[in-house]
Amino acid sequence: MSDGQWSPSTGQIVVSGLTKEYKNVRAVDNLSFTVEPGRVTGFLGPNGAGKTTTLRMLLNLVTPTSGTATIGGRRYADLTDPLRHVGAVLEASSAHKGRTGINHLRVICAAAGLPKQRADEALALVGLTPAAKRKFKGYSLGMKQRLGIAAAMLGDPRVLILDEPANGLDPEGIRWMRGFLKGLAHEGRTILVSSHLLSEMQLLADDVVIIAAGQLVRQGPVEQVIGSMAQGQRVRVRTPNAEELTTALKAQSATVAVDEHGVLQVDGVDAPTVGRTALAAGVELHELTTERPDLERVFLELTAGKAGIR
Ligand SMILES: Nc1ncnc2c1ncn2[C@@H]1O[C@H](COP(=O)(O)OP(=O)(O)OP(=O)(O)O)[C@@H](O)[C@H]1O
Repeated sequence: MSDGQWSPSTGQIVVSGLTKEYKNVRAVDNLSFTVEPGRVTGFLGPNGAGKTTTLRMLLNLVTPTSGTATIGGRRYADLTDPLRHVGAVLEASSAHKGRTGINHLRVICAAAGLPKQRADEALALVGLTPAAKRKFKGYSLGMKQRLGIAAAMLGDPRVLILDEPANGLDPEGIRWMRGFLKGLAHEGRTILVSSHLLSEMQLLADDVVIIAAGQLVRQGPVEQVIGSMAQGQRVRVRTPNAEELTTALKAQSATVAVDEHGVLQVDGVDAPTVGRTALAAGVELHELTTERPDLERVFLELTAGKAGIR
């Protein structure tokens, strides 16, 4: 993993004032954030937020209108032997349909000047050894995703960049991916993953970078981002006397909404206050639970009004 080319900030990704303007849309708008080694960073944003464009600029596949993106202190275009430094999977792997999985990887090794045995090692790394000699056209979507990751790992890169890697994976595949990426981060590698699956991101990511309409909305450790929301805990209440309790809670300055199952969602007061208010009003309770905000709720609040097709 080392050839002396890396700066002390090895493996850190720095995006600074990055902007990409297309004819009709500013896909990425003065975006700045950092991604640290040894951590999994989730890159989140509504559809059309500019995630793919940002990742493509990082990998020199799209030229920025202005700003810079560096990996280990260098632009991707300035890396010699980039496959040894940065692995990327931008969309479900494509390969020659008639080629076997192992041959697909061997062809990449040959083109990149990597030893042939890296193909076997990378295939083993993603658990595809049993399917090594099967043709790509017979691979399931999950196997194709794994093969794409194997290809990205051929150069034993310090930095791994993945665009929606969980797309099309079954629950077992998603669990495997989570363990695999966490393991790579544990080895000190930098893992940047874009995803729509917020509950999965909450399990996988150490840090998140949230963007909307091309701009940074929030960045930081997952727990900190969740904890930073103005609205803290929400209390969930089931009662046969919803109207009475709602009136009593509103008198305490609580905000009360009712979900599709008739459960009250109470913000602004804690569970003991709800319990006391119910007791004082003579209201029967069937459930009283405190819900911690999760990444999905925080994401929706942070990106409200900034989502949508541009
Ligand atoms: N080559 C292009 N030419 C013109 N507009 C583009 C081009 N690529 C992206 N865009 C526009 O830039 C904006 C950001 O797109 P991008 O694909 O980066 O978003 P995204 O966050 O990856 O979205 P999604 O989650 O839907 O994949 C969108 O409005 C998109 O239509």
